[in-house]
Amino acid sequence: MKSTSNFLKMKNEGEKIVMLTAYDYPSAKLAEQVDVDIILVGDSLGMVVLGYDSTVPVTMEDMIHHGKAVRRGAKNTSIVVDMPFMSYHLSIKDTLLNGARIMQETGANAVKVEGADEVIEHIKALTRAGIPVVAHLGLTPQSVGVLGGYKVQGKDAMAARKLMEDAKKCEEAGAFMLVLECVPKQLAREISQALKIPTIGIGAGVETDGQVLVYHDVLMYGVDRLAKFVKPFANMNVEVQKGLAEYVSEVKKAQFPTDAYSFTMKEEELLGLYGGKS
Ligand SMILES: Nc1nc(=O)c2c([nH]1)NC[C@@H]1CN(c3ccc(C(=O)N[C@@H](CCC(=O)O)C(=O)O)cc3)CN21
Ligand SMILES: CC(C)C(=O)C(=O)O
Ligand SMILES: [Mg+2]
Repeated sequence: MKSTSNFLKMKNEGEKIVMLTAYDYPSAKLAEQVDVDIILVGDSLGMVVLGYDSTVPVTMEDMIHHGKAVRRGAKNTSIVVDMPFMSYHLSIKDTLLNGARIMQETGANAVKVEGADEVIEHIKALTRAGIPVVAHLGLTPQSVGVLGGYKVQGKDAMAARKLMEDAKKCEEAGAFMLVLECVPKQLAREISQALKIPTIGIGAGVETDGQVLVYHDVLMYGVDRLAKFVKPFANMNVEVQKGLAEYVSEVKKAQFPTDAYSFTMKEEELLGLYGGKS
């Protein structure tokens, strides 16, 4: 299981860091089997597994429920759990209590929080309390209402400078890793070079220190619209529909189950069913 210092070393040696989301036991187990470096229990679970149209409705209970399942599936992989909407804004005390619940109840190795500004003090407090923090800048989906949609961030000089400053503040506050979502690749490169901590990009080009994608996007599983930055590496929609359609068809036609999938009893025992022989 990789630690914060292993990730720092990977950046310094130029070894790319692979992050992938997982939300349950099977996805975590498969992610661990292919040697993903760090699993993210993303609040995107609200959209890809719970069917909400944003990450805003996701609760602490949801994150803990899924975080526990992921830990059971990936006992030997570093896991970071997203702190959900409004769970790290109210006060330092609430932030610490929520961070502690995630760490203790799920067995996560770190938490992730979106934004800088007012969140910086909370990153400091979590880190000082012993909770490793991953920061998340650029397109921060929990603020979709304020941002006015899922749009690329930091495209003009002023926004780019603000993002660079925020990134440095996150590092100074103690974050050990930074997710950069939907930012121009040149800006992601500059930020990655300016920081000592590793950056993980999603829609941020190839020059970040690692990449993250959503499990269901990578496999095209239950999602029908992919963002521009997603490359589907498999198409589970097709595979699953094929398998399920065959199941439906074989049941309807009484082709399933054949004897190979059935249990039998001795004929003489069957006679006893109606009192013939006992
Ligand atoms: N399935 C899934 N994948 C994700 O990567 C993801 C989620 N859900 N839910 C939470 C957030 C939301 N994310 C999103 C969602 C949509 C776009 C999107 O459609 N972006 C436009 C860019 C528009 C522009 O040019 O400004 C795109 O076409 O990619 C981006 C990130 C990333 N996260
Ligand atoms: C898209 C990634 C970075 C995330 O925050 C999530 O999956 O919730
Ligand atoms: Mg998230």
